[in-house]
Amino acid sequence: MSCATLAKGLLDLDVARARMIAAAEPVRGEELVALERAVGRVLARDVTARLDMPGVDNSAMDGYALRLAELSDAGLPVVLRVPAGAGVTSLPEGGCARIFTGAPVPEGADCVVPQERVRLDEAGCMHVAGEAKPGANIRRRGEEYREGDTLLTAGWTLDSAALALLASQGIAEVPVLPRLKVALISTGDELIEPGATFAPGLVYNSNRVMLQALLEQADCEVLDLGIIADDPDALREAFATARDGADLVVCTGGVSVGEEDHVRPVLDELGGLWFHGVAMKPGKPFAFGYLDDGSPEGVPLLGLPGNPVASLVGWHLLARPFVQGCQGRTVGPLQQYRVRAGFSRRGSPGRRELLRVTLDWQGGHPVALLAGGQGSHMLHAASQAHGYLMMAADTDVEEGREYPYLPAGQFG
Ligand SMILES: Nc1nc2c(c(=O)[nH]1)N[C@H]1C(S)=C(S)[C@@H](COP(=O)(O)OP(=O)(O)OC[C@H]3O[C@@H](n4cnc5c(N)ncnc54)[C@H](O)[C@@H]3O)O[C@H]1N2
Ligand code: MOO
Repeated sequence: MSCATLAKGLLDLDVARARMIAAAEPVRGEELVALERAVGRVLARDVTARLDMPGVDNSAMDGYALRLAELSDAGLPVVLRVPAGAGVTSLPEGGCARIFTGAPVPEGADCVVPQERVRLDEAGCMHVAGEAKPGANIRRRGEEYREGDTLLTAGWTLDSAALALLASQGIAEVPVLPRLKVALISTGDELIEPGATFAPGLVYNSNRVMLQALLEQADCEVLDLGIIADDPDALREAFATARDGADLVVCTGGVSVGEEDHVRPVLDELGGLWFHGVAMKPGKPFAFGYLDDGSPEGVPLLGLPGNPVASLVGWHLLARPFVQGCQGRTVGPLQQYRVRAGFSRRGSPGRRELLRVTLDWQGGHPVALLAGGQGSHMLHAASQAHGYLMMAADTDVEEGREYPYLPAGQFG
């Protein structure tokens, strides 16, 4: 999208995202964590292999290990038995070895034949049905990687496969970056917590639990400062507490332009605003700055809009990549593919729109359908959506045409 089509004063979404990713400073330090507690953590240093993998030539099948050159119509007597866990042995000349999957292939053997392709005669000699090839069914020492090879690089997110890889090397503890401490602030005089008695005009605080869940899913430690009134002094105090106790501050609400919206002026006063307003719908009044001296040495503050879906979309597209960068993770581009729209709709003037859609696969190809009402206060559609249809500014959705689709799965 060209900047010329943007609504006045708003930053292009790609530019805002790139700025945030560039600004993210990885948290410093490292801690040693047992593998059992390391899922989701970020590797602090490269990990190299301690051992060749596999460590020895071993059998890929339950069967018989032999020297091909010795195979004849007379068969080979079974002179050795090698279960998994046995040490490396040597194959006596003129005989073969009964062997099991994973067991070290005895020195001298150059082929393993699976037991399904073998016949044993009354004398206990082994006969092979069909062809046997040199090296067949032997997993060679170091064929996957060698001692000293880099297995995982710093910044890697430790998932189940990465943890298994480390375990397979005998590694019990892993150096990871410290968890990012994030202070969470909800602003708004109208807010009450779920469980409190409702009265008309009050609003249940849904952003708090949503952002807490998103932060925890992102492996952050959350310092929840609760609801702060729409009052500059209360906000100053909360920002000071957040700045002293956290690596990063996420707040929601009060970030727009009304005189009840204090986040932006207070941020300006206590630090510095880097940008405010992104050409996206929902999520427009997103604010980014630093508490302290306004430099990246200060504590970053992400101001998400109060409207719940604006807050969610702002998290997915802008806040999350910044948090990932601060966690030392590599932030990839948005994953998207083109999907046909199953509806028509007027485009959003001056702002890229992220429509909450479901995918219908009934015809064998995905068709995007609106997940429900698209207001930025409408959580139901957001709760049903499979992803976003990303519409360029000023562009109508035409039923049957294809548009970029961002699957929700990429947002964690
Ligand atoms: N004159 C203008 N008004 C508004 C503009 C604008 O450009 N000019 N932008 C609109 C857009 S777009 C959005 S998005 C909202 C965002 O405003 P704020 O971030 O200042 O949010 P609030 O005014 O505090 O609240 C908006 C809305 O969301 C509800 N809310 C707030 N916090 C929560 C929460 N924690 N949980 C659930 N719901 C929450 C709040 O009650 C309001 O209904 O501004 C538009 N206005
Ligand atoms: O950006 Mo606001 O989210 O349009 O409602």
